[in-house]
Amino acid sequence: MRILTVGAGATGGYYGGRLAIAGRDVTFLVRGKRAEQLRQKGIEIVSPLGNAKLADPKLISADELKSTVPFDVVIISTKAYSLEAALDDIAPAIGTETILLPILNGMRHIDVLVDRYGRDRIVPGTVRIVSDMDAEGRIIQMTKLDAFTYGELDGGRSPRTEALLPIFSVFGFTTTLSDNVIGALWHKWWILSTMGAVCIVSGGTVGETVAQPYGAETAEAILRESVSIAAANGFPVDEAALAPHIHRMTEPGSTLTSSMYRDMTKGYPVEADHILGDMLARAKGAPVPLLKGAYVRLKVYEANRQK
Ligand SMILES: NC(=O)C1=CN([C@@H]2O[C@H](COP(=O)(O)OP(=O)(O)OC[C@H]3O[C@@H](n4cnc5c(N)ncnc54)[C@H](OP(=O)(O)O)[C@@H]3O)[C@@H](O)[C@H]2O)C=CC1
Ligand SMILES: CC(C)(CO)C(=O)C(=O)O
Repeated sequence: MRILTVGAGATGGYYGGRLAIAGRDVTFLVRGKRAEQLRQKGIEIVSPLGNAKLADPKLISADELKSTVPFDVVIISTKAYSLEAALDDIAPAIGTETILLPILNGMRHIDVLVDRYGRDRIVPGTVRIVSDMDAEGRIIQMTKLDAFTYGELDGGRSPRTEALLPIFSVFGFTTTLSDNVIGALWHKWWILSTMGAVCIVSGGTVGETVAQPYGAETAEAILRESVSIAAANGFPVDEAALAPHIHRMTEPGSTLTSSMYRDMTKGYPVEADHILGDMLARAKGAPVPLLKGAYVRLKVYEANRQK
């Protein structure tokens, strides 16, 4: 089975890299500086689960894709703001049977993909990992979280998703074939929106936030706002299931941050509209002032970046 991973960054490099290291037939669509880094150093993963290296990953450029045969699976791991351009680049790699498996956070990309390719082609995925790239292009996995979940857009199982399970079962991540992948995307989304908003509103880690007066109650209030939007969209979370998340978001000393917050502190672009803007657009009247505040903060940051 030929797999194309679009992007070899913090997530694509991790999951695609683990698959390739396990001997799966993975090609990485890369460009510019990233292509050069990978040619010179290969894919390097620094991980609490065990470091790993692939000296000679299969790389392809958008131009070279034009003369290749379609791939069986295309894992899309760009940031949301790069998606449209990436979809133009990968058009030649998509045949009538190609499965498109995006692992972006949020939900709007699913609509974009469905509009472009139709519902049947999309097998959504979601990953729970905290990873980043360092200055040398090494992929740094910062915690032991490693989940990779995928499934049919309309739920249930299918021969094609079953066939992917052994392919995706490799050392370095925990794979789940979900009967309710949209539920899994929502679950990940409210966790991420919470984490993003907490760090963005406070300007610090979870531990730094809760060390201040009102910090813990603000973090919990943000969590409850995110969950209220998930509930308004048909994905409620009961109090028992919420308890460990409240604990995590209010844990003294926690160094937890979201990738959106880390990107903002580095001056990089952020997925403001994709993660928080789209979440707010689906609020259906739920009162969510703290999430709105975090979104405004991100939009001001974006506007200032343009100056
Ligand atoms: N990092 C994390 O911990 C997690 C991230 N996510 C989500 O996963 C998604 C990806 O994030 P992440 O992996 O962190 O992002 P990164 O920025 O680390 O990686 C994205 C990669 O996509 C590449 N890319 C973009 N457009 C193209 C293109 N047209 N052709 C080839 N490569 C391209 C970029 O390459 P270039 O250098 O050329 O721009 C970059 O290397 C986001 O939606 C994020 O929210 C989900 C869970 C955890
Ligand atoms: C940071 C984030 C959102 C990364 O997946 C996480 O910690 C989780 O999914 O629980």
